[in-house]
Amino acid sequence: MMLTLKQLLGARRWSLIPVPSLRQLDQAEGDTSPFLGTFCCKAGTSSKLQPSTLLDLTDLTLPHKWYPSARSKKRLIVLHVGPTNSGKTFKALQRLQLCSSGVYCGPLRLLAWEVAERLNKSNTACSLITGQERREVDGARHKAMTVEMADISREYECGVIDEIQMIGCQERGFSFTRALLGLAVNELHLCGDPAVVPLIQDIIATTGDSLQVQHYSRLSPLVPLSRPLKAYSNVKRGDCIIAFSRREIFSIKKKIEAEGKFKCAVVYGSLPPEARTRQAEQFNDSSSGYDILVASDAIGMGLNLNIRRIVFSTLEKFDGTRFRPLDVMQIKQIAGRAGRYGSSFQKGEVTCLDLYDLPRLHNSIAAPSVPIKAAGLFPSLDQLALYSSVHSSRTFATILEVARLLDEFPMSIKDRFLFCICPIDLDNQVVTGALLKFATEYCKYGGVSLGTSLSSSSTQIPRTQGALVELESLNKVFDLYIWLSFRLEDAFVDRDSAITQKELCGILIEAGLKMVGSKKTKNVQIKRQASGFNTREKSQANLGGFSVDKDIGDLLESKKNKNETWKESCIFEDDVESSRLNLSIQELDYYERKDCKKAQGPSQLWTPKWVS
Ligand SMILES: Nc1ncnc2c1ncn2[C@@H]1O[C@H](COP(=O)(O)OP(=O)(O)OP(=O)(O)O)[C@@H](O)[C@H]1O
Repeated sequence: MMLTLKQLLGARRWSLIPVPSLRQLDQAEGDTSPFLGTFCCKAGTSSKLQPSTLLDLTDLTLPHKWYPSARSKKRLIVLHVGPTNSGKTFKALQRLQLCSSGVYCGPLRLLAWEVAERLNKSNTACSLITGQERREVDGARHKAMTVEMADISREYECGVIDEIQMIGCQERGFSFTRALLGLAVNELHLCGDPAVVPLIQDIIATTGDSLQVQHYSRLSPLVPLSRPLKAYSNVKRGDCIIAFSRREIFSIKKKIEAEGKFKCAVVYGSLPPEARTRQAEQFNDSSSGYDILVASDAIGMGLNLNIRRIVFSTLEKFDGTRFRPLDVMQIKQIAGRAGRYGSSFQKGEVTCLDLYDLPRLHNSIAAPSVPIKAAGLFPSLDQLALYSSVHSSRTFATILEVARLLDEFPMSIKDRFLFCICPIDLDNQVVTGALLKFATEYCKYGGVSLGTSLSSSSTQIPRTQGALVELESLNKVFDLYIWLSFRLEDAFVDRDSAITQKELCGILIEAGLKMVGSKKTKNVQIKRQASGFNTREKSQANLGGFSVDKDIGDLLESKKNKNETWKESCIFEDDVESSRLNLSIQELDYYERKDCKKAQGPSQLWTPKWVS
């Protein structure tokens, strides 16, 4: 979930999800979520929270207030910025080591592992905590972890967040934001690209912490070569070939090893962490016989590998939907792995496999960083639980169930979250089917028109309970469509039509409520009973297969003037019996204005194919 600067710091409205009516929380009592329970215990308060505190903790537009422990401190934030291989992390880690307790948060398991190794070797006991493993070291007051595991539950003297520019990452940025806002430390060191400076300055202005910015320059040169590699037979010891799929990585490894000169280590994201670590170690160990590394961008951040030359096999990466060019930051990050200060190679080189890619590589290396404008943001599980607790119709279990249903759909986090909190009755197969249909079309075509999602068929006043249930389901489907259309306006474009259909559906349901269980009806008509609506003439209009008598009475006009509830009586007539239906005057006006003029009018409801 991306929060723009304006949203975070200015308007403070999180427009991407419906912020709950948080004022409802005034009535909330007790430990409504584990998060709040923990907070109450820590704060030494009773189990009942002050409404104002509760509001702050759950206000999705005030993310810095989600972390009361961190906010109780006035932290010193030191932002170390510079190009790759400029010693930013080195400096921050030096400080971490000197402090009595500390936490390192990095974007990769390998980085956390590297830091834990380094601290333990220099007699600073350090535990390693990642999503996949916990290596507790006896008596350790330091921890190295992946940023997703950042420990915001305890106080530390010092914290380090590495590669802080990833705060702008669509998928993982929210974990960096959480660590930045939530680490309860006296001093916090952030290491990253200069592109992040304005954003961090703005965010820290909201927390009340103090900020120092320290700039760095590269410690050893990085030279973009004027010649491409051309063929894998030209690789040399210390080369690292970059590719972006597992299949491609192994294909390159095979080609290189087929020459019989070198053995290749491989590192890629989906490789189990232990295997990744061993491969990196083998490549770094000059006596291992693994002289070439074939790797994905999993090596792109922070890792200190013994690389002489980076060779991009391509400058495009498949993002799950299509091939996208690597951005400047990605190219710089990956290229920056060559010639690390203190490694076997005092100068780094970078090139491409093909001549075609070379100009873009050179331009990217020379390009200045583009400022990062937005930080990732996502509510915690506890906040989601609390959110659902104030929306009785939307339990947390339901959100998880919808998430499970949508698991296979290739959606962004933002879209997935929206679909998860949409109003849906999971017990209703028609509505669930509609949700899946909408999600399918949304993912496939980027747009969902009512026409293509739903088939057209004439609909009559339901005369059986089964027909009524079907219509109620249809009503919910339109509800769902309308809800989504307000949030994904560019994709759900048939909102007006859905509103019309939903209203007609409502009329039919109301009519059906009168009919179901009574005598059978045929050729039903809606007729306005009252007379004297003097602004309109008596006329017939086609309304969903009914005819509407528009003879409106003075009585209604006077009611309207008195601002009373605009209800009028309408008569459903058929050749067997009449029955009454309350219909708002606005509803009738609406159909007169919008639909009865249309050639076809709303004489048909779209009915989902799966209803019939
Ligand atoms: N003052 C120093 N003395 C000895 N070695 C250093 C010093 N500064 C940095 N190094 C070494 O240089 C290499 C690069 O440093 P570091 O990882 O801190 O750079 P960085 O700017 O954080 O790079 P990146 O942005 O790519 O992560 C590391 O191997 C580090 O140990």
